[in-house]
Amino acid sequence: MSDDESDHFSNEQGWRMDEDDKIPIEEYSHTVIDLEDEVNRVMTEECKVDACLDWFIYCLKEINPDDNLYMYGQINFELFSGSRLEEIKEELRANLNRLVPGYLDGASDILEVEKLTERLNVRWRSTQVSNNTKKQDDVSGAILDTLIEKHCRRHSGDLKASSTAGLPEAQDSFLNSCLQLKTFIEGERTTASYTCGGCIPIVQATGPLDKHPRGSGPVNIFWSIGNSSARRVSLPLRADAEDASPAVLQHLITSCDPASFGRGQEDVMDLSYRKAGKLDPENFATSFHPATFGILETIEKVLLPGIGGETANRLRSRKIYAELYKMNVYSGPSGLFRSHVDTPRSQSQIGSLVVCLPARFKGGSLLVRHQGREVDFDWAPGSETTIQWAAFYSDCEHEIKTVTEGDRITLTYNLYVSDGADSVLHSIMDPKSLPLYGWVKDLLMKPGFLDDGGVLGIFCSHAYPHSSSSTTHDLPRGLKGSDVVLYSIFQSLGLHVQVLPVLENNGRYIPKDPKLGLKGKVDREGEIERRSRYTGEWGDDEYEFADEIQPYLAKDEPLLVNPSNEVLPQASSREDIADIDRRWRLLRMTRRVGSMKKAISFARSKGLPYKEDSCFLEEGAQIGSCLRPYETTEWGQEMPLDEVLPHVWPAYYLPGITWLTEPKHEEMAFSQITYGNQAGLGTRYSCAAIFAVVPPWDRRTTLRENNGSGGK
Ligand SMILES: O=C(O)CCC(=O)C(=O)O
Ligand SMILES: [Fe+2]
Repeated sequence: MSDDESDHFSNEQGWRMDEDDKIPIEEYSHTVIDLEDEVNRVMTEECKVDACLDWFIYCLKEINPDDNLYMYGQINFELFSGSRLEEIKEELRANLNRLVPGYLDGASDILEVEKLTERLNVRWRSTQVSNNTKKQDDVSGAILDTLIEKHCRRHSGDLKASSTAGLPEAQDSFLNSCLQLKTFIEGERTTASYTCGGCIPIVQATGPLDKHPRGSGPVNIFWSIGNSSARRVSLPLRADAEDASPAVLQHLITSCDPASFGRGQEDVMDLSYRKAGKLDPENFATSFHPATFGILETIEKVLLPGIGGETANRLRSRKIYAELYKMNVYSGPSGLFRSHVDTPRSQSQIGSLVVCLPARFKGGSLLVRHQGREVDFDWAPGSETTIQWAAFYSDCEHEIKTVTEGDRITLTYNLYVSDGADSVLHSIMDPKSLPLYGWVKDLLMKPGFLDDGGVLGIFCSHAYPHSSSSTTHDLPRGLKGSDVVLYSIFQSLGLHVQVLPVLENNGRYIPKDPKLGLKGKVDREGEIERRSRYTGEWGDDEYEFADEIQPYLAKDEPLLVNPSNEVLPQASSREDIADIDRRWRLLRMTRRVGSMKKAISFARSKGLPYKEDSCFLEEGAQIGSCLRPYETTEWGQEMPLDEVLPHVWPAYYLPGITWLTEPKHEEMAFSQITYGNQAGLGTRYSCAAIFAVVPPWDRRTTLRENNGSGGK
């Protein structure tokens, strides 16, 4: 389908009228609106029948798993016998009577109902439960159920559930929110995040690290000034330990020198600007090291992609390392450090890391600012029981509010980039420290944004080898920069999040959305698009309006609805097929009717009435059921792609996703070798995307209650 066709439907030329069918429009007995209702009714009925049959077939295969049951396009019922067959026939009858009353017309033996046995033979092939799909790898039920619900509401015309969704103001405000979110995400991409932070609880029982990956024992500091012998303090303070007494801590504090700060080229002392004590690293040592807790790896994931370009980072696999710079003590009632920007110590310094040791204090928030945004690290509440940390880029302005009580003891580190090996994300970062967090939370907490629930789709902004054999292992663990930021924000807000591949079709990944400025394609500058087309692309043009629909409109003849088969992977469990009510809705959502688009375009060009918000105008995207390695296949060379897909690259056709960004980094998903008239290799590409399920507004209470904490 060319760009133009997909936007403005074919005009009069697309309306091919045979001599026989030349009936003046005035004599039509049906409108395109009637037609749409009828197509809806027929499709729904067919999906219900098919879902009943799928379960029946599944049960048949359980009775006799032999492959020879199906021969010459027919099921040989003589090979089934016994009471179980009768049982499942009864179940089929009951299901059909419940879902499609009147369909069986009171037949005594349902297998004598011709229209039913015809469908049965058609469905036989599509009803298999794949045994190699692990359930947890599949597109999550949360994504599917949210979209199914949305789709059902649309085609049944039931927008009442969402009282405001149909109003123009509500649509505007939704669009505005999407635009803002998109702008934020794009901003996140260009600047990445400028700061991040987290905490490590103090655990008393120390042991091998793998037992306490997220906890630290008490932190020891050894110090010595001049020729005096070294002393030691252990934090947090504890009544039972001599080296953890308030007196020893006081000794450490009095050993500190007043801290100066850089103003221009000078080092100045101004207590109204900075009131703090400091120790230089030659005078102290500590048992704490940020690398032990994965802090540096987290900083690498979040801050490094914004430094020096992603390609440079990937090629040189750079790492961040930290150099201990000072120990600072800000004491109540007046310790503070007003707004300043740190002086970089060298070209390769990219930022600073501040680690707050476990000692009780009040006040003393660290505020970090960048391009008009601010993050508040309020460490006072956890000051006695946790080690808390924050890292930020060198160009961030920051300040420490007045410490009103106690002692705020921090270790500061200079952060440098260097070459290094690959690393793994430790989930010790606190998404709440990320600048985008508050905004997304506000968006979800107020009504007006996807009140009926929805699925957000955001293409990954970094390139991952998402179709390599280690793929499933690497994602989402290996997400970087704005991708890890978004993923962890959604996750910590309690949304279901999943990374899945999206398949292109002739270069198009998702529907165009001019309002959000989405073309739905990867920007391939200067590259000539030469993607091999092969038989059976998304079949919107397959059925001719004149042959199929015009007789209905003009002569009131029975309607022949010819939907393309659903794009759906084989069911991954028995329960999926057994749940008939969910399955028919799933079939309904994943089938398309190309001819309806033609009919609507015809109505539009002739000025006839049609439904402007018709669900048949809504396009979907093909979402792979899981991340999977690239493969070359010779399967079904002449078959339409949609039929080949379940076997080589199982995917769902999903309408209704709220896409926010453009596809960015393509990888080959699979190639199909074709012989036929022209031998060749057709390759389809995919892009990885992050999906977040937003529950309906009335079910967002849990999200409000846990207030975004919890993480997993
Ligand atoms: O101790 C802190 O929280 C940060 C100190 C600081 O900004 C600095 O040393 O430059
Ligand atoms: Fe600073």
